[in-house]
Amino acid sequence: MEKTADAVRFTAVHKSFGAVRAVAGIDLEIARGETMALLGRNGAGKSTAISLLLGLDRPDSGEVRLFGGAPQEAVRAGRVGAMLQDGRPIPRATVRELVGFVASTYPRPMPVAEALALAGIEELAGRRVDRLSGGQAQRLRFAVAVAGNPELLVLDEPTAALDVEARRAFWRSMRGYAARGNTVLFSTHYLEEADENADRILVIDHGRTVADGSGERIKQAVGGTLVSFDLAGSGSQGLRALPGVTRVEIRGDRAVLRTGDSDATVVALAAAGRIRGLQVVPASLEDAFLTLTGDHGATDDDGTAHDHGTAQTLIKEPVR
Ligand SMILES: Nc1ncnc2c1ncn2[C@@H]1O[C@H](COP(=O)(O)OP(=O)(O)OP(=O)(O)O)[C@@H](O)[C@H]1O
Repeated sequence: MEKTADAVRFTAVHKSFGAVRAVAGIDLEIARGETMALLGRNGAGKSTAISLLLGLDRPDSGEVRLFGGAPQEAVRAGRVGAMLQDGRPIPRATVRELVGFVASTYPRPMPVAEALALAGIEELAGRRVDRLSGGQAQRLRFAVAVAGNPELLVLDEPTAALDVEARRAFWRSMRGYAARGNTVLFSTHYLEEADENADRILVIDHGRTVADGSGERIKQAVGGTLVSFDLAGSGSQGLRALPGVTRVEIRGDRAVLRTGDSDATVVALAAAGRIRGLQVVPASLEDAFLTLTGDHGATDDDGTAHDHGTAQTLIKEPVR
């Protein structure tokens, strides 16, 4: 395998299932040591991208490389660990036996005790794996994924179905693994989770990249402030043209304006006498994510649906 700075490289990767374009032209480089979140709604193409990355599926066109070689090659060499969504049926072994067995199939495994410690399940070593709670089973799956001491760890929605405390513990484990200089790619539906746990976020929608950058950068670009007021029957004409306004939503009889300059927007609204029930609040992370991933009932001031084009990358910030 050639020496390369990138752990992962996607070049113009496409994958369709019949008429469904699950991955529709993704370009991506993940540097060694980087923790990257793959963020998108249900059906955005996250799992398909992960299958392609792991060599479980082949792209229709384009190329996927791991450490400069074919994905299968990196997987065979034990350089990749994965925790996928479909939990396999768990045998009646103990936690220690299962992790030990998996570790023994890799060329340069991690000591079992270390894998259990990283996953925070040392005290469960002697427990039968079919007697674990949901959160404990998920942490066992993490221990299994790192048992081979991989350089690249891939986690497909690892915290789905975990409660808040279990999520926190899980992310601690993940960060502990990343802090050793390893590369991590995880998928999630939640911008907050991505922002807290990744160096960089790739937002995908309809199989395309709509944003690529740090959480801070993405929040800046789509966050801004929400200014809302009662329309009082006056209609939404002209709102999109107000200073700072990037998006207009009508919720019942209220207009919600997303703005990059709330002072200017409010002054303009005041001048127009449209300040009934005025509220100014920072846009939440959730709002930012919804802005990136398509149409959620937003309308332009001419009343047409606002399409946040999936045809181009809205935000691109190579982080190196
Ligand atoms: N094997 C398959 N056969 C047919 N369609 C598929 C297959 N796998 C995925 N798809 C379709 O491709 C699209 C992308 O699916 P994918 O599972 O990659 O999305 P996702 O972002 O992982 O979604 P989720 O968050 O729900 O897991 C969806 O429309 C899905 O129905």
